[in-house]
Amino acid sequence: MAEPPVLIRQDEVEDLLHYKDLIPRLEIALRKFSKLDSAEVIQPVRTTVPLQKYNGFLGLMPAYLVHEDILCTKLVCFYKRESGSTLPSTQATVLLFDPEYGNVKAVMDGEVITAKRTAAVSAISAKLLMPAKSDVLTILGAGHQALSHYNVFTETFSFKEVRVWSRRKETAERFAQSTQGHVTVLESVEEAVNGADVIVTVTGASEPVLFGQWVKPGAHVAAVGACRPDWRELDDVLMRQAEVYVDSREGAVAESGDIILSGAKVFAELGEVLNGTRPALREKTTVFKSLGMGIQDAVSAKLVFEQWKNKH
Ligand SMILES: NC(=O)c1ccc[n+]([C@@H]2O[C@H](COP(=O)([O-])OP(=O)(O)OC[C@H]3O[C@@H](n4cnc5c(N)ncnc54)[C@H](O)[C@@H]3O)[C@@H](O)[C@H]2O)c1
Ligand SMILES: O=C(O)[C@@H]1CCCCN1
Repeated sequence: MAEPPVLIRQDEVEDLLHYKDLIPRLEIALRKFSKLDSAEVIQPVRTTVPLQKYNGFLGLMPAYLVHEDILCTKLVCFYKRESGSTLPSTQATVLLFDPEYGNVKAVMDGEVITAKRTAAVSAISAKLLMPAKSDVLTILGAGHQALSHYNVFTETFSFKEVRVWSRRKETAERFAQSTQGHVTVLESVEEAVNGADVIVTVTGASEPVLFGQWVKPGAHVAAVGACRPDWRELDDVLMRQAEVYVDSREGAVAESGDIILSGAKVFAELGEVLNGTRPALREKTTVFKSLGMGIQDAVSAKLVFEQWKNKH
């Protein structure tokens, strides 16, 4: 009989998962995913179960990386919360399997994995697509993803100025007090993105908050929120003037309101850029529309489990 699964808590995942280990593994996974002639990565588009009563969804995100033999699924509930709500907007658990036997080896917190792997993939997009000289980073939203994005972007790049905007100024101020380095709080999105080289949108919005007319030509936008086909964070002008990159084309055309409702064309997957089969148009205005992928959780979970075993 198989051993019962180990349980890896949120504070343990926080200690065990580091961007320096995670980023190279995510890059390899994205490359494999975008190689169309390969059966190395099996990842169906996320199944979502609506929780209408609570304004939310349960997402099921299975993935199998054949070569690395990683079988994993994340179960994630996400919600649209009213301003001032104290309920969490995302809750997640990750299950790592023994693919041969079929048992679950580890059950681990999925919130830190979601925060870190999403931010790490946005940092990969910025590495490929942001202007060669990028001084100003703006973060729109001041929640969990805002913090993980702040951490990896400031760890990976050297911005001269970091700005934050949130729909409630107090939340943006609290965010600015919680970060290691100085962050300037701006009162409007327009002011916050004025002249910014890199803009990260990490809001729970379902209507556009970032408008193309405010975005500096050549800027890079990592758009992380609006993960439903009828939710928006970016307006039509921005979606049509930018070159649009995604994590998965299949996921993007099924789930991204910004892509579906604007009619914007997807230029490339990040994995295609990493593989050298599509170019990184760094001099143009670029949007990376992130939706999140099961393979990103799978490589993160494997890394956490390896590190956990080293310690036990
Ligand atoms: N692409 C991915 O892989 C991925 C992964 C996880 C989360 N997400 C999405 O990223 C977004 C942020 O997640 P989080 O965990 O940081 O959430 P969070 O609840 O911690 O923070 C959300 C932030 O957005 C703000 N916000 C909420 N509604 C808004 C609105 N209508 N207009 C403007 N701002 C609004 C909140 O005030 C808060 O600052 C969510 O949309 C979430 O679904 C995407
Ligand atoms: O890939 C994810 O983990 C997220 C969860 C929340 C909604 C969008 N996608």
